[in-house]
Amino acid sequence: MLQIENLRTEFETPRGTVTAVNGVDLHIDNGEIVGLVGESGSGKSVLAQSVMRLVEDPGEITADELLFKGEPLLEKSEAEMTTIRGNEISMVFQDPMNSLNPTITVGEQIAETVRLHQDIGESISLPAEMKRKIIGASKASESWRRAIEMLESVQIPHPESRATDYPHEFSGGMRQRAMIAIALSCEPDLLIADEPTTALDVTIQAQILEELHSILEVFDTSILLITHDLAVVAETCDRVNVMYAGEMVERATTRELFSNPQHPYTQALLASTPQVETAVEELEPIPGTVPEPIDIPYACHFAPRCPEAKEECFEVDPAFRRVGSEDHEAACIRREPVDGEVIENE
Ligand SMILES: Nc1ncnc2c1ncn2[C@@H]1O[C@H](COP(=O)(O)OP(=O)(O)OP(=O)(O)O)[C@@H](O)[C@H]1O
Ligand code: NI
Repeated sequence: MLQIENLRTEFETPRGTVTAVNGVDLHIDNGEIVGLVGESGSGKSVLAQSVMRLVEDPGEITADELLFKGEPLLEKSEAEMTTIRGNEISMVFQDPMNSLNPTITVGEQIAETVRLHQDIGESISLPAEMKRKIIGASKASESWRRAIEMLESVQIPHPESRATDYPHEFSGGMRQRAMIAIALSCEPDLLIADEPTTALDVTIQAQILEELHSILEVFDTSILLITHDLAVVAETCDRVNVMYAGEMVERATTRELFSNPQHPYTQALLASTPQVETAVEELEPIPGTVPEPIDIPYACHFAPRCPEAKEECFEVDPAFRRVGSEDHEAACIRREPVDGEVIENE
């Protein structure tokens, strides 16, 4: 579905070059839910925006490979990308309140996406505003019927009457579901969900995550789930990628990562994340903060915060090595590779 090799995304700023994504590899197979975790500022969102080619100016994306269904995304024209973004890759953004249009009913916003992306005989070329008046108002249209179906499939209760609500009439959790409904209404092959559960309470989080699973089965969509919350990943993802200061530090199946975390950063992240059995007072926050990715002067970006760091950690670039079963790899020179080989210097 998605194959990324050596992706770099840089921003020229007055203070220097920000390397938000620094030589990252990632792949997603058909029907997989893949997690991308890391603290705030580690480059998760920029990575997602790079896949969509929606990086803010003056961001510059390069990659050895950025393939979506075997097609090189960096070689697509802007028009081709617009088509891909509308039909094949969908993104749910961090903040659902800012992503929904407050002046249009939720049902109409979904119906509009359906009309834009699916040929259901309502694609007459009129300005959106006008179409909304003519087609949307009729409520008998195919797109409206689809909108209600979509609301139902993300488990909004009473979808017929709820479809006529405005976003502010929805709770946080319902807005989130509405966002997912919009993202899915074009029946994408890949859904990128950038922290879809922030600012929601824990019960709602659990419900939505459960739904992501059934959504996946119904729509046969692959998902890249971006979050700083490892508990969310544990419940949802098949595989996990851990990112720190623009670089990937560890990747494994979810089961392997949680039972056998190897990179000191992943271990610290786990120790700082509430899990079912941990009492809050046992949580250990990671001291320090993620460095801003401008000319980081040491080889392993995590070294200054790492309890295991030695002098060479600041000098030798950490290459990926196999550190466990099931393609479990970590980029840390303090770990012996299980097969005696380092993979490559990135
Ligand atoms: N347009 C931009 N210009 C300059 N720097 C940027 C730009 N966008 C992002 N960055 C920088 O890139 C780095 C990665 O940011 P990004 O938003 O990808 O982090 P994140 O992992 O998504 O964090 P969060 O969990 O807070 O969403 C940050 O240091 C950020 O300041
Ligand atoms: Ni982000």
